[in-house]
Amino acid sequence: MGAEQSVPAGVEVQAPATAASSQPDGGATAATDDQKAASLPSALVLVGPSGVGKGTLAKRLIQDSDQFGFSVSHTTRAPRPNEQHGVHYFFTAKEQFAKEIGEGKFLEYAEVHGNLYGTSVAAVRSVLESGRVCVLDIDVQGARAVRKSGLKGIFVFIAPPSLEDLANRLAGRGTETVEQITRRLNNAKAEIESINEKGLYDYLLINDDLEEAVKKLKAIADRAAKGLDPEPGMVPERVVLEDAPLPDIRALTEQQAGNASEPVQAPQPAQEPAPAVNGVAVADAAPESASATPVVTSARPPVPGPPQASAAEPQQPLYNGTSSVPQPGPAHGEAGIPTGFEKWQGKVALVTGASSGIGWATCEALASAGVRVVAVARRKNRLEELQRHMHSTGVPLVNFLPVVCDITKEAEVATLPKIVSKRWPDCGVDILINNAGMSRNDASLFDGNIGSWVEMLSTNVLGTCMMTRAVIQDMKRRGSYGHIVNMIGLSGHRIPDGPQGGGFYAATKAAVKTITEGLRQEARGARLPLRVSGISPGIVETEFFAVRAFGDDEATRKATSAFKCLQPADVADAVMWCLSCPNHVEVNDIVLRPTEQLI
Ligand SMILES: Nc1ncnc2c1ncn2[C@@H]1O[C@H](COP(=O)(O)OP(=O)(O)OP(=O)(O)O)[C@@H](O)[C@H]1O
Ligand SMILES: Nc1nc2c(ncn2[C@@H]2O[C@H](COP(=O)(O)O)[C@@H](O)[C@H]2O)c(=O)[nH]1
Repeated sequence: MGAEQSVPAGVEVQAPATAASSQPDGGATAATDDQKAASLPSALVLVGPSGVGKGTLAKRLIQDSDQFGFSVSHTTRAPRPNEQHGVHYFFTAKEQFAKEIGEGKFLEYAEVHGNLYGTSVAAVRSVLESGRVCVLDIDVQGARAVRKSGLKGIFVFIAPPSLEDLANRLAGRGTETVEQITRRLNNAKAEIESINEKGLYDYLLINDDLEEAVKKLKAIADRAAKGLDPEPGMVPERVVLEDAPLPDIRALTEQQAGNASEPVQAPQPAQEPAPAVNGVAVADAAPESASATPVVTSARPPVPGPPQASAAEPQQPLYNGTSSVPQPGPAHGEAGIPTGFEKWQGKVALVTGASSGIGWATCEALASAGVRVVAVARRKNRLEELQRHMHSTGVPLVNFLPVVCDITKEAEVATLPKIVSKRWPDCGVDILINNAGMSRNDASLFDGNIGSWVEMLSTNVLGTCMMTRAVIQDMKRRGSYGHIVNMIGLSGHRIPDGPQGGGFYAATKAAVKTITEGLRQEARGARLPLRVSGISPGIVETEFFAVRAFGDDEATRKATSAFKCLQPADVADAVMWCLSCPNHVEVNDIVLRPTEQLI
């Protein structure tokens, strides 16, 4: 840590015309505090241990006002799956980074937790020149260097309420391995000690309740936007660090995985919905500990601000990946994460029929691409298996919610949005993949089993409609409309086994096709930005044929052995593509067959 730093001179920029400076009298009258200070835009430097919430706070600041711009740093760290070059960081090879240090490109740089990070002069200048406050998210060493550089700015140290909270946040974020989290947490104590360095920080902000912290930071940032100096005395004389032992990260991480191992059971019709939903041990992404030891104690509250009604933290996109997370590979197609998919990072997708085949593959593809996945199916053991599989491929289980639910039961379906918002407060289903569907081979229109007709109709048609209804009602409530993808199937377009009694099944799929188009038209009629897509695969190698033959696995082999059939991952890729299209493109139906399939 702590390379000797050469600080290049000059992030001096011309102040853009402001209301004060462009007045005809040019400030000749007694200048107000605001007018004096407005000569230069200012920087807002956020400092604090890894995982304390600097990025979360910076994001809130920038998304809520165009007065602020982010200084995109350079780093030699590998990008996480959701991170984009030039947006989150400029990901730079070590050699290149060293070269750029030599060229004096950096205002500051430091080795942090084993990687190099640096703020380029150009990054800061480009924000300041646009007349915005430049928000820096840097470590303590960087803060010292920026202080030295003379850049005008307000320096805010963000502290966690406790080391235990910090550990929970790092573990809950799911972006680092146990070793990396331990390393970051080990460094946190010394970083927090830096609050006592005289003149380094202007404010100490404890990020306990997020909404309250956002409010306080906005008040500080407002000063920076006005070019005002920080208020004096906002850092306590002395901060005492409790000598608490570091939390056991491995246990914490395992606890998170363990907590999540019990799939949620959607309440059965006979049960009271609320207790059943609440009664299930669902892992919270970042459990808060009421009894946690405070990290810092000080005589007076360092940052004043009105008491806020505390709102639940809007969850961040949690899946940022770790070095151990495999990139999307053959398990869900060779295509990787399609371009355009970034908009769904951290959003919630609900997949029905998730216990096998296309549903399973779609869950995998979505989770690997950074989406929070709600896997809905009837078979609990299969959901548990899917969860273990997710865990083994590096998907943070905080991003995975298995729910045992029969989509043909209205009462169970109706509780799904509540289960989702309990797990991820302030979130709801953004993507619905209506995948569940089934067929039976005793459904002849001459003399078929009426029970099989009912089963197909209930699952394929009514299940799809009830799921859609529940999700749209929830989208309406949240005022946020996403994307619904219906698995129509090729049978929605033609009758494959008419002479063998396949007509009824095809009729249910034709209904799904019509419903998909009806839904699209209703969305257009209501002027909602909801997008609706259909996917119509031909023969896919799944349990479909075994289910159709009432559990005869041999039926699947027979139906899929004549040629290379579609794989579930091929269909998942089609789903991912639909979702990736820009908002002005609505894919209405993708028909895909195995190349050798004739009809
Ligand atoms: N007040 C809060 N209460 C609970 N969780 C929080 C709070 N603020 C942020 N978090 C969560 O803590 C995790 C870490 O936050 P974030 O990534 O913003 O930290 P950071 O300080 O930017 O970390 P790093 O320095 O490693 O980039 C995230 O999952 C975020 O949602
Ligand atoms: N000195 C600097 N520190 C930086 C810079 N950009 C980020 N950081 C700090 O690094 C850690 C780890 O970040 P992560 O993205 O790997 O989690 C974090 O605490 C940042 O504050 C920089 O340009 N200079």
